[in-house]
Amino acid sequence: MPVEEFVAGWISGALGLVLGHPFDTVKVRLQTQTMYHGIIDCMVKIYRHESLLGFFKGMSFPIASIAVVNSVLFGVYSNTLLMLTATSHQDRRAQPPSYVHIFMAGCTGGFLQACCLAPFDLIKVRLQNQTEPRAKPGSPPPRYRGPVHCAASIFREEGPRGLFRGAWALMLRDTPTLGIYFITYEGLCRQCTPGGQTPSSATVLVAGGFAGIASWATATPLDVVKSRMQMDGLRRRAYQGMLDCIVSSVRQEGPGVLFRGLTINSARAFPVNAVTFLSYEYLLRFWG
Ligand SMILES: CN(C)C(=N)NCCC[C@H](N)C(=O)O
Repeated sequence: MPVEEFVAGWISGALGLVLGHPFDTVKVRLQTQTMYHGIIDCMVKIYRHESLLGFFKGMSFPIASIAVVNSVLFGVYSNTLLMLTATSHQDRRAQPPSYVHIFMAGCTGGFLQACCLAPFDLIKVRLQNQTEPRAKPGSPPPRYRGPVHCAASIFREEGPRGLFRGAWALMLRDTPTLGIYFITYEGLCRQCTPGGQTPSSATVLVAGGFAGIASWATATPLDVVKSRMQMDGLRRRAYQGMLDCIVSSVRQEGPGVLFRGLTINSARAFPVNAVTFLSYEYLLRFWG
């Protein structure tokens, strides 16, 4: 099993993550809190109350876990394609796999990455939602003092299953949308590259960026449900399950609630995934 894809997936994911985390914080707040009136209002309030550091809340765990999560995504995707088509990453330009195979490999990678991502994503979302400024002497401390304290508190207060709150919504979000992610990337690379040749850097950037937008646009409704399920249980249980979360959110806030965060998510997805795919391709060419 080629391991380069796993390592390339890890490094490229970490680069994308640092670039996109501030946008991700704004998206999570818009999806789960009602105190913000749009993207700009949310950014201004975070900056005023929590300083620039507020945008980077909850980033340490994703940085630590991206090694597992993104290397599972890209490694499983590439190795599933290898099993389905018997072509390695280097041979795939000359013998392009079918879109059905790309979709199946993307869904497999998406499903397995979601299994690894679930507890890390939960902790990220809980920390991103803490609106307290940095602890000052005399001010009440935030509920969670950091990622490890957050994990330990969830384990103690909500039980081991609490660490997997929202995991079903996450798996349903990531399985088909990662199929869409890789199909969009491969499709655009093929459209813009003469047969058999390697795509240029500009093509990889644009195809990666649009792959991010296409996958996140389709993922947004389940992303909203996932974030709300993850915040549920913090004080009291508001939802009985995923369906109940969808029905009560739509009843209380209208159908538009399922698209909350779409604009900021798409704006975040382009640069993050352009950088992710460019560094992934370069690393594989460098090692190949
Ligand atoms: C729609 N979904 C779940 C994805 N496209 N996932 C792939 C993640 C890529 C990158 N780390 C990001 O956060 O955009």
